[in-house]
Amino acid sequence: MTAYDNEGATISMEDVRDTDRPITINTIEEELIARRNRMMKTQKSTVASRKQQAVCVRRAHKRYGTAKSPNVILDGLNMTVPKGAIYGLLGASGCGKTTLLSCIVGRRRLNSGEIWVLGGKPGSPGSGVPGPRIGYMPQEVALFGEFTIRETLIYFGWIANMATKDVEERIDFLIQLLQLPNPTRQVKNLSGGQQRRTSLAAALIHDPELLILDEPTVGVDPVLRQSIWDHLVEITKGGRTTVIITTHYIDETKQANIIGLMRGGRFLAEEAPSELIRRYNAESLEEVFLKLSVIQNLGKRRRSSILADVVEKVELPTMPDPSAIDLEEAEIGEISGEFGDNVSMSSKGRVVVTPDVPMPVESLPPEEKATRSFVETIKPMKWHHMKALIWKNFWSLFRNFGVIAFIMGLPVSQMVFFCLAIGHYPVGLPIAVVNYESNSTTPLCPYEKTCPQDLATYEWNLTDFSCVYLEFLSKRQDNLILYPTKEAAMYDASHGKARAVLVFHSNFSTCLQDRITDPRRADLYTVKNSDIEAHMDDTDKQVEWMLNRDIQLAFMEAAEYLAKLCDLPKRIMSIPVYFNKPIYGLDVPNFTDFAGPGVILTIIFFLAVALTSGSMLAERNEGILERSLVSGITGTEILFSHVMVQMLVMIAQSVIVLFLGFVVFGLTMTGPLGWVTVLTLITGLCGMTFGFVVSCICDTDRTATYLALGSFLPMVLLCGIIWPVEGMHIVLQWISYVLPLTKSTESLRSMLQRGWSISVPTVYSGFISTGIWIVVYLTTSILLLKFKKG
Ligand SMILES: Nc1ncnc2c1ncn2[C@@H]1O[C@H](COP(=O)(O)OP(=O)(O)OP(=O)(O)O)[C@@H](O)[C@H]1O
Repeated sequence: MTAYDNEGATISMEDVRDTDRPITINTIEEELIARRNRMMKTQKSTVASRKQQAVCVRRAHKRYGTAKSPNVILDGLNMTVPKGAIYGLLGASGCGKTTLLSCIVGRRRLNSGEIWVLGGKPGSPGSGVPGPRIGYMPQEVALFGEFTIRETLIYFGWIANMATKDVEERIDFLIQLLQLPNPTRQVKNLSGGQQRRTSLAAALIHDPELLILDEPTVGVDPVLRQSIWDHLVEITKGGRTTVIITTHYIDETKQANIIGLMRGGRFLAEEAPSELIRRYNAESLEEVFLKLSVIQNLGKRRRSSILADVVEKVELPTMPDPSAIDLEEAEIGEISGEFGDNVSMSSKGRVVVTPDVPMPVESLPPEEKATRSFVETIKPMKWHHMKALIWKNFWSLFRNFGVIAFIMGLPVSQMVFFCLAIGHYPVGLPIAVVNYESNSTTPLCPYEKTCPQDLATYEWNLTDFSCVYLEFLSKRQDNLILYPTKEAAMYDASHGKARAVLVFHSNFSTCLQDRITDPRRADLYTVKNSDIEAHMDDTDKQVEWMLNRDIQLAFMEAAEYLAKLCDLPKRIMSIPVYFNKPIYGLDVPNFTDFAGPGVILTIIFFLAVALTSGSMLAERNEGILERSLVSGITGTEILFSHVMVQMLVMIAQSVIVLFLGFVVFGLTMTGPLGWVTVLTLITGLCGMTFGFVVSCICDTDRTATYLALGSFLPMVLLCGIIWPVEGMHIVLQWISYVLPLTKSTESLRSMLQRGWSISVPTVYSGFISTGIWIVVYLTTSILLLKFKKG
């Protein structure tokens, strides 16, 4: 049977179990002396002996909260769990049992103190944590609701590198043992108790060396509870398996080999249950706990004092001068009366001894060595981990049809909405027309469709040019409303009934003719009366610009029409600036084409953020992430497995978005389709990695939503998607250039509308910028997963 050392003392599990042996003061004294001699002569380093324990905790301090208002949970706690023992961890709700266990499994860090697990410190190569040597059942269910019992157990079996055939055999056994229902039933449809038993089965599936079970018997009926305990006793018999178990049912821990009674951040006692009952002269463990609590409340926190109040005291000669002993100072501190020691000595040398019999150190199991090869050290991912993770991620995503429909439907709706709603010319804008030149009762008045020039005298007689103009205007904006007076038109425009008011003076055509034919004689009156007087509602700049453009273009078109009637050069009456065919882009400005690249990338980026952070957060909040990390999976493996599965989704989303944008809605694409696709995909990848960061930083869905939303709006505003970067404040321009979507949007726009290839700096800088952001986000999330612990 395995044994453990406790600051120089070595005891065996048989001794812990053997409670029938009569104990006398003499045997205790002899034992103590022998133990002290051993301690001084043979145990030069307690570190080596601590490594022999399944778990050894020394001077553990853990607090939550800030340094100013700390909530101290562990207050110098010592704990020793020998190999092959069942260790029952007892204590009131909220005393820190779960905190202690999560420190042991390496998911939380102590503020100070030390922990050894299976021969090493958690996280170090020699320890069993994290890894398959440990089986961890956390307090929450920590299972995938969508999975069946069988799939759940296969997942955990694969993580532990078990062959599927072996997993199947274990599943049959565990289903029998834990009286689980049909293994094809989904976890989410099981009762609370059945879910907890499935969770226990997941911890037992690979027959680990160290089982850490946080309240495994909650919601379990007494008969089944007994059979679970019988199984624990059975597996620990051989000495290979050690169990640490917390429970609220104090009574069931009678079957434990040792129980630790936890209160006030320490152990009130750490003994065999029968020994505790005997020593404290109690009827039950509850009574022991009560007695110890009362004594602790009296302010006597050290176990030696507590024991002294309750049991017989054995005064021993004062300890030899500690400096004469080859022990570290810290170790002297430990043996001077901390809980967790089987020998407790006050600084004055008073000793209270528990009746343990030493076991030779030679018979201890071999110390676990760090056996990681160089290749294993540098290899970031294990095949069996990736197999289990990808399988799990794939099915948890694709099994839920509602989620899949939403994931695919969202880009479709976004793209359709964008292409139908954004960037098109506003039409049907109400324009108030006041035409003093014509007596017509409709805005479109009749006019002569002949040249107003007398071919004999070459004299011009231009009339009703306002009517020519209005006809051309109506081809651009057809909602012309005729008003009798300027006052009436202005009144309605100021009440929102018209976006512009156009006034033609009574001698508009004559004055215009004078102005054009002989500008030198055109006085101010002539100029003023030849103007079309425009009053615009400038509330909406886009609308105002477009109306402005229509009003001016309609005049040019009317003038060109007149020139054509008179066989004059077409542009004779136009402004002397001629806009040739654009170098890039369309003749008619199209905001959809401008915003398209940014919108496509934003849709892909933020859908990936939502999907990744959502699934990571769900995994974390359900405790699955914690459990997976304890079982040896690394943050890198988790992230890459998500990337691989979600890449499928993202490829599908990108194809949908590009197809809708370019094929269905005809957005301009003159550039290389291959590079356009690559840029879209790596932007999605960038969104995924940002989603990882969000899920690592945020603890709840709500904070993740706030962070994702909080980053969405600035990115849309600052990345040049809806407004050119050049128009921003200079400081914002600098910020904009380093944001993940700015360069890629510019790059995509250049490829689509300018047809530029990857060799152009504007294009490849978008790829480089996105690549850098992927690396930054990925590294940040791997580091956060590794180091962000409580
Ligand atoms: N992340 C945290 N931040 C702040 N306080 C915490 C955190 N986790 C736990 N605590 C506090 O630490 C104390 C110990 O919690 P813990 O879950 O370890 O207790 P426990 O003994 O396992 O309780 P129970 O038996 O009810 O599960 C509680 O007061 C709890 O509120």
